[in-house]
Amino acid sequence: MAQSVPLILKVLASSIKTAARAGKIVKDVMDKGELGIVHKNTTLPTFMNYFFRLIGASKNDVQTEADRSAQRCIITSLSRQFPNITIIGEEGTLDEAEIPSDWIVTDFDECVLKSTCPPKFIDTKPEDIVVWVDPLDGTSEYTEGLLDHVTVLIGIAVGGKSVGGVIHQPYYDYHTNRNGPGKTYWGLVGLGVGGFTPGKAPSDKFIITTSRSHRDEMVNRALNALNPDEIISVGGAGHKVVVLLEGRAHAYVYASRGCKKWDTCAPEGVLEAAGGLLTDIHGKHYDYSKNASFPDAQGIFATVQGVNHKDLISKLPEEVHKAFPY
Ligand SMILES: Nc1ncnc2c1ncn2[C@@H]1O[C@H](COP(=O)(O)O)[C@@H](O)[C@H]1OP(=O)(O)O
Ligand SMILES: [Mg+2]
Repeated sequence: MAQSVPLILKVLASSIKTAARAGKIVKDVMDKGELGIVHKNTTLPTFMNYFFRLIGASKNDVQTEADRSAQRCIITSLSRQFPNITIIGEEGTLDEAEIPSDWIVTDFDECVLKSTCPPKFIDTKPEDIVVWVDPLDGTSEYTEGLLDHVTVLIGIAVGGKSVGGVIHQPYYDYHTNRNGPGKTYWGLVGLGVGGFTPGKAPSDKFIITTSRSHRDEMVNRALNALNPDEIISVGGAGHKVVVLLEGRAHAYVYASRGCKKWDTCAPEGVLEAAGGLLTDIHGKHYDYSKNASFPDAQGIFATVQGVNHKDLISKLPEEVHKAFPY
């Protein structure tokens, strides 16, 4: 690879290949049938579970062997290629000492490497970059067999702002092609998107996508106020942004606290590279710098290109805004 390729393009090009490898690991674990499910917070004392519920985290936050193995693949691959960038994974610190050699990805997406780097990223340094990894978004859907809701997410933040990333859907189209390669949606703000052709949402009706499994009173109040013609309830933050990218909905609205930075960094970057917006429910971008807190504590509000994000947010009732203070 030419030495002159800007770092941001190398990180994106490597992330595209790595996400696909991680997606294959996710499928291999399922095919083997030994999911190794653990409940992440059940070992905590009762008061800690109460605290987690208050901040919106579920006491039944599950992790499988697929989450662990996919994260080991991604973090080891990216940290060997880019030892000086910061990488934060949902599953915390895992043993990377003895991972199979074929989990270590060393190749790059050639199309991205050959692209013209957006001028503002030409001099991006390793210390400016934070990569947020969700090795398996939609874990509960994965355990329930709703496989197309599952995505592998690698988000790239520069200077605390999500600017791009990769959403890989390992089970894309699996009903017709179970052993297919899946689908990879990537993007970089200023460069554009790749791996898919953005769809255009219908002009004759207004469609919102939202959570399938984490619906509460505030989520419902927000949805009622926006009065959509149709609601698409699916699992996973990555999957919901895929629904937007494919033109199947106009907005993703989630007035709740459960998502974390690794759930939204890649979806935000890819959606914004496609001309959309992903913010909190007040319209503010999240901070993805290395010391940022993990929870998306002010919910999620995302819109596709052509929808007036600010106008739509202004339709949320005051009580919904007040429920998510900074
Ligand atoms: N209350 C919650 N507890 C744990 N994870 C949550 C919660 N709400 C959302 N998430 C995470 O955000 C993603 C999107 O949520 P939803 O499907 O409800 O819209 C989920 O797939 C899950 O990510 P993960 O599967 O990686 O743990
Ligand atoms: Mg997730």
